Amino acid sequence: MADTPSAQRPALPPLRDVIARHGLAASKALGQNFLLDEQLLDRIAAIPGPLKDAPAFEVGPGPGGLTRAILRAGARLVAVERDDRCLPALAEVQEAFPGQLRVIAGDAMQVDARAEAGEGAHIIANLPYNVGTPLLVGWLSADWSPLPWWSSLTLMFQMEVAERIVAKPGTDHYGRLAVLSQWRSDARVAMKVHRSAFTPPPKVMSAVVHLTPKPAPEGVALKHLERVTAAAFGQRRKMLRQSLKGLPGALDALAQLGVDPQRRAETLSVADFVNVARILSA
Ligand SMILES: C[S@@+](CC[C@H](N)C(=O)[O-])C[C@H]1O[C@@H](n2cnc3c(N)ncnc32)[C@H](O)[C@@H]1O
Repeated sequence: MADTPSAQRPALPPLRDVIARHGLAASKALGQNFLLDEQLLDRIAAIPGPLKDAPAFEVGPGPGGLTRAILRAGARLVAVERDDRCLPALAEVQEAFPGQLRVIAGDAMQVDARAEAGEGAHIIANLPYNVGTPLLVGWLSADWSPLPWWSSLTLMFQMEVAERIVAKPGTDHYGRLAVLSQWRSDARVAMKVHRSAFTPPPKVMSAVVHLTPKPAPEGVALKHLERVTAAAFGQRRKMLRQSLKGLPGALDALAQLGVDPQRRAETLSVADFVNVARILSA
């Protein structure tokens, strides 16, 4: 798709004016904390790398700040917004970037992102806090043969969630989300964002996490990885011989791998969990 030279695009008003004109008082229930600093938004949109003519998918465009930045980078974007009040503002963005943006009015939890955005899409979003983790888990649980349908995830989370995604063994944040994220992707905190950058400011700091998929280890069924991590971290202070007792085959798998059952879940590496799941999958 041809990129519209910026000189030919109608100028878009500042985001603060857009919010005022369309009466977009932030809804707490919808997790609305808007980013209005266009330079910061351009830096976030640059995290996945070049986007010119690439398919992209955004959850919760709101008044369209991050949307504009993704479009300036040249992507072909599908954006899903649940709050109908934002649609007129998004129609203006659509006009400024002809042919580049399609907006779906609805709940991102109900939308088939793969069908809407297409193979190889980059998913980029300042996620509403209440659906951020379930959406991430859904994208990480996609068919993986040998890679998922999406090319990368660039996602703003509350700092605590970001820490749980990138956590290393032996740390308090290490748990199911870290294992699920890291067995399937290289995950890193790409940017920390101070609460004052948002309107209104949330109570806590945020961070943008960048995940790029890696080929799935062979012979490991996701359901077994989920079972073993659920059991092990469900009782994270207990020894594995206790927490995995109810999961058929799990203690034998530890023995086969030479993992001491007196250890606790948080001391096992991602590879250890994957190896247990591989034995259970056989
Ligand atoms: C944190 S705000 C981000 C807004 C904008 N992208 C920005 O960066 O300023 C989250 C956005 O997600 C929208 N939202 C909340 N729940 C949603 C859902 N289930 N599906 C789609 N959008 C949702 C909210 O209405 C809001 O616009």
